[in-house]
Amino acid sequence: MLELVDLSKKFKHMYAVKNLNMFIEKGEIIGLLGPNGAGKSTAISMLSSLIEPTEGDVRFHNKSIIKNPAPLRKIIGVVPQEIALYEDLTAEENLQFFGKIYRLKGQLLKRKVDEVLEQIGLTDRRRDIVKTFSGGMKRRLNIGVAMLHEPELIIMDEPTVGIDPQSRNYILETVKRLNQEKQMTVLYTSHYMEEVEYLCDRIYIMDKGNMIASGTKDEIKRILSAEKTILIQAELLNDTFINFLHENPTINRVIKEEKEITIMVPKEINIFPILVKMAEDAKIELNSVDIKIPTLEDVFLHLTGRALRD
Ligand SMILES: Nc1ncnc2c1ncn2[C@@H]1O[C@H](COP(=O)(O)OP(=O)(O)OP(=O)(O)O)[C@@H](O)[C@H]1O
Repeated sequence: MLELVDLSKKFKHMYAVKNLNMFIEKGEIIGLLGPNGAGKSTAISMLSSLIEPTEGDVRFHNKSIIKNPAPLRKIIGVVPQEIALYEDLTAEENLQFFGKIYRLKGQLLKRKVDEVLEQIGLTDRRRDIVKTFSGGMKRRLNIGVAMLHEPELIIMDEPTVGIDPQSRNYILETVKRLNQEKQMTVLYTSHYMEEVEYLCDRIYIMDKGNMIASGTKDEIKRILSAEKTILIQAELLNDTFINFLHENPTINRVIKEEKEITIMVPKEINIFPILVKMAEDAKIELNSVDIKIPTLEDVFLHLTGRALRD
């Protein structure tokens, strides 16, 4: 349906996106995962024809949209990261206003507004002005605006940033429902790996403008098949113990957080007795040593040596 081919965008001297290749098939939920500044918003702006790429192409049904974006624009809905609503209008008035921009009118507009309010769970607040809404409710309405003209493809740019857990769950469930019931194709960007893990069929992971991994969840996790991730928890972690970990040649990565350390070791290594000896020598007490089932976060750690979250 939609394909990005060697897509790049340069701002002044810096590439925000470099040689991006991606495809989206009808009916999929695609996750675009990456930390802040990875280039996700820039990629989305190019694929929805809001900005022109410096190099490369965006193809919709095999035709470039760079010179002729109209066919894509007709079927696309974009939920921007920033809330774009009129604060002094009610939820219903906002939807009516944006519906008219999509050239909906009369009974059809009324029906669509009712339907969207139901889908985003704001029917009982339809006559309240947006100013009185919580952050989560505003985000839901923002999504509702993009759904009015029943887009075939909806693009959501970090739709759950900074909202309460209840609204977040509501948004995730709405995305799932729209995909299942209306066969809406979704491109969902996030830096919350658990959201992408829950929602998406296929995933692309970006970092610093580059695509660093892509595939189904299982395919991506298979990147880690040669390694296991081990979580060490201890009361008083000290530098001696951390240095032992860093110096041990069988340990591939050491990531230290406040009260725990994650290490990655080759699958075949039995690291447990080594850790016990290290703890003894460093005079610390281990609380637990657990093998973790790999998550997308671990894949990101493996590929970049950094955590996905800030
Ligand atoms: N208009 C612009 N002019 C100059 N630099 C830009 C512009 N837009 C984005 N950038 C830079 O490009 C890089 C990628 O930004 P982008 O917003 O695409 O990342 P992101 O993955 O969407 O992150 P976030 O979640 O923080 O929005 C960043 O370093 C950003 O500062």
